[in-house]
Amino acid sequence: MVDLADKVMESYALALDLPIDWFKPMTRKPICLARLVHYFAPPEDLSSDHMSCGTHTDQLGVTLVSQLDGIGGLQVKNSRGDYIEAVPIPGTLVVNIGDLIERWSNGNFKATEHRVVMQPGIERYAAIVFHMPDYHTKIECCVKDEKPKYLSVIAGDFLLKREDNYYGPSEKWVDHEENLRNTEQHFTAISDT
Ligand SMILES: O=C(O)CCC(=O)C(=O)O
Ligand SMILES: [Fe+2]
Repeated sequence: MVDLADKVMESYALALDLPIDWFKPMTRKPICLARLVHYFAPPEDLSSDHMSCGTHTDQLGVTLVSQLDGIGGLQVKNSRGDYIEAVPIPGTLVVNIGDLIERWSNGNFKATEHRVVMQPGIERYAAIVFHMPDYHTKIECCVKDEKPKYLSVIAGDFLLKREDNYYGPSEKWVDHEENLRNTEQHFTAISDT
């Protein structure tokens, strides 16, 4: 999975007009988290589709999602703002862009908003790997000749701050903009001290 994430980072480098191995020195000891999820079947008498995982963006770099059992449910928001099904295709993974990549690419890549909607009475399994650069990597605009749109952050600090937000009140968890504002304020406060 780490090798695959390296390949994805190589493709991002090329897409941003950088040398193919540009991210390599910052991803030698990547922070990787794995999540194995069993979504219990929503009750049969549920009248509408059940949101098993609310709308969010992943906070790290590259996310690799395996929809092991072929049961759909993962939906991603496209550039028109519509949710589309990430239909499970045998032998493939879904790649989501996380918040750190959005910042690093100066917004040229957008963190993918997504959610999991399930049918009543149907359970589901998924395996997810979250990959991010080395803890001490400074994440700042990597695109030549562009004015930075984001404050620079240290990858590991960003992860810890986002975890605080995630496990805080649920309304913060679902509000991506609010999360980013909180994070900006946090880092502004640190750089002011
Ligand atoms: O279950 C899935 O397909 C995705 C879950 C997810 O988005 C997450 O764990 O961040
Ligand atoms: Fe996610």
